[in-house]
Amino acid sequence: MIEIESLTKRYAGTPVVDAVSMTVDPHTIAAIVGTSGSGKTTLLRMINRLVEPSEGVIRIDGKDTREMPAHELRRGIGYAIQGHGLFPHRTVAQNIATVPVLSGWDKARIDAKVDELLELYQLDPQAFRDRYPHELSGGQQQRVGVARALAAEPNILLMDEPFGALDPVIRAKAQDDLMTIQQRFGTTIVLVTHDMEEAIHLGDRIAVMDGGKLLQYAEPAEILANPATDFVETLIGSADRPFRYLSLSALEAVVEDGAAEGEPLPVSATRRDALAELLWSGRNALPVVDAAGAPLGRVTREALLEQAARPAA
Ligand SMILES: Nc1ncnc2c1ncn2[C@@H]1O[C@H](COP(=O)(O)OP(=O)(O)OP(=O)(O)O)[C@@H](O)[C@H]1O
Repeated sequence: MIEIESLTKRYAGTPVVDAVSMTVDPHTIAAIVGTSGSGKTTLLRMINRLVEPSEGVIRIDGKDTREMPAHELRRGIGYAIQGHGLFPHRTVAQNIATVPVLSGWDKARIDAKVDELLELYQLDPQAFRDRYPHELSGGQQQRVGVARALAAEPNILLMDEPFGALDPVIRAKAQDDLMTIQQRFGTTIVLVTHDMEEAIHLGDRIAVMDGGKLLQYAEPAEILANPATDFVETLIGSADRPFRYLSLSALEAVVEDGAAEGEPLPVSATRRDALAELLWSGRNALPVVDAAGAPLGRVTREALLEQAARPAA
């Protein structure tokens, strides 16, 4: 658990992070969104003390982060940034092994970890282990950057626009991979992003920053339904709101008995996926199947449209 209490950072007397308090529960993802210069990166970097707070306290699992040496603190916290920050003169394997080496792991354990992470990121270890960063595509470098951040199996992972430079297809894949990893290792993640879509997709909770202040910190559905200020509402984008709202929920609860024609949709799809498919194929109902392909029932346009309306406050 990360507890942030009245955290302030001032530069030349001006607060760029201003009395922010928030708690990130274990095994959850907190997404920090906000306009450029709102203090997102500064807030993130105070968690691993790359930036020292001017005031306030951060506790990790109950322990004040000021009470341990900064390098020790950072060893236990993964950190991935846009542009990946790989060491150019070290191979992919050496990059990924950075923190395990510092932590004194033996060679066999390090090699196994490097290969496990490369495989997880669908980079064939044989082909990629000994390459240098300049021999990789941007997307591959990005994945190695995240793999490096995860190598020492940190309980906490800080990510600053980690997918910013990726094309939409690779980006969606990287987001899904992150969620898989998060579920598998139970990592607590704080992620800075410009992209509300990404925050809604990944965040268990979303922190909205403006001018150094935390305007709202809540679950995505709550932020969409009840934005705390006009600024939060603008950031959500009113035109996309119903679709974003639909994208938050799985189909299961709107599946009804009955048959429908055509290609079925898996129940793991979101309501937004279902509505898109219904609209695009000009149908009024779609069959829904479970993970094994067995029929569960159908979902109708009407049921989905009802779900897209703003929930009662
Ligand atoms: N070392 C520093 N010295 C002085 N001012 C700084 C320093 N670092 C950041 N700032 C200022 O603090 C403010 C917040 O910066 P920060 O990088 O946290 O914003 P951000 O929300 O992450 O922005 P972006 O989305 O553009 O990355 C900015 O106005 C920035 O100019």
